[in-house]
Amino acid sequence: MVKVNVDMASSFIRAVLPRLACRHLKIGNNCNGRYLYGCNKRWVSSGSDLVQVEQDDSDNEIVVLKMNVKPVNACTAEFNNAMTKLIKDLDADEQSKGLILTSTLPNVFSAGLQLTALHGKSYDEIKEYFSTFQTMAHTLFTSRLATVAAINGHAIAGGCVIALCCEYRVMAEGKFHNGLNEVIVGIPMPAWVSAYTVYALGTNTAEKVILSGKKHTPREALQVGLVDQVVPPDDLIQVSKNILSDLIKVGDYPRRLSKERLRKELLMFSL
Ligand SMILES: CCCCCCCCCCC/C=C/C(=O)SCCNC(=O)CCNC(=O)[C@H](O)C(C)(C)COP(=O)(O)OP(=O)(O)OC[C@H]1O[C@@H](n2cnc3c(N)ncnc32)[C@H](O)[C@@H]1OP(=O)(O)O
Repeated sequence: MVKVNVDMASSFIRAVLPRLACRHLKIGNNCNGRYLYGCNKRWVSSGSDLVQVEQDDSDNEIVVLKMNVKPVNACTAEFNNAMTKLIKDLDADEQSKGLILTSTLPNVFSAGLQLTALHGKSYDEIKEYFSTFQTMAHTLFTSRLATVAAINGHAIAGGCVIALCCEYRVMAEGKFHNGLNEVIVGIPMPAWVSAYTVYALGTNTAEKVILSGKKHTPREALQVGLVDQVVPPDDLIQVSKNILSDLIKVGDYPRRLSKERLRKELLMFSL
């Protein structure tokens, strides 16, 4: 088990993180409002407006979730909660077999945590906010569905984490970055994010990726294993669908149980 010094963590959250985060972005407190909602599946209801849901096939087996939090898909608490609810709803629907996660924004998959949410907030509020992100990531990581991230733009820090929660990651070619820059922003990497990264990349590469805080081009992301494939932007969704179709051809029960057994050990990690 990982030991966490709770006192150090809480004084860090209270005193340092809000200042570091806002210095990094050169911003004040400019939280955004609400966004459009698109949902055409009767059983999917996030109770929010931040994720577009598309059925991909007549059998309802494949669902495309499009993150839709302008301008950069920063993970607001409301977005995190909406995603958690959607994934749980999909998990509970036996017809659903696979999920593609992408973004409505042309150049950004996700910019990660909403750094502005940390500004001027109390310790309890910040802790609560972090926990909405962690719950969303855990829910995606352990979803019984086959999952593919179709990374159509920058995937930074928490955005990269969201993609790492998926089983397969395809990234579009382009002037985009993908990486875990937490140490640059000033956030000590939580053990659970490290564990997910080690799971996807292997220990040695994960350590290099995390401790450098480097933002990778799509080709570099492919080399270190942050993504499994790089494709022209126009092919991104079709390639993701083809991969997902192959993934869900496997018998549902053995696949689901094996995924659960592979991934559940990692849930013991928290901070
Ligand atoms: C010890 C205890 C600690 C425990 C901590 C546990 C917490 C769990 C942590 C899990 C790990 C996750 C960590 C994070 O995600 S930290 C977030 C780091 N993210 C970034 O550094 C990304 C910053 N953004 C960018 O690099 C670029 O914006 C991007 C490449 C994504 C897009 O570039 P582009 O040029 O297209 O857009 P702009 O830069 O002009 O941005 C447009 C506006 O969006 C605002 N913005 C950008 N990123 C964020 C963000 N993450 N949160 C909030 N707002 C963001 C930006 O300021 C611009 O706003 P304005 O138009 O108003 O200026």
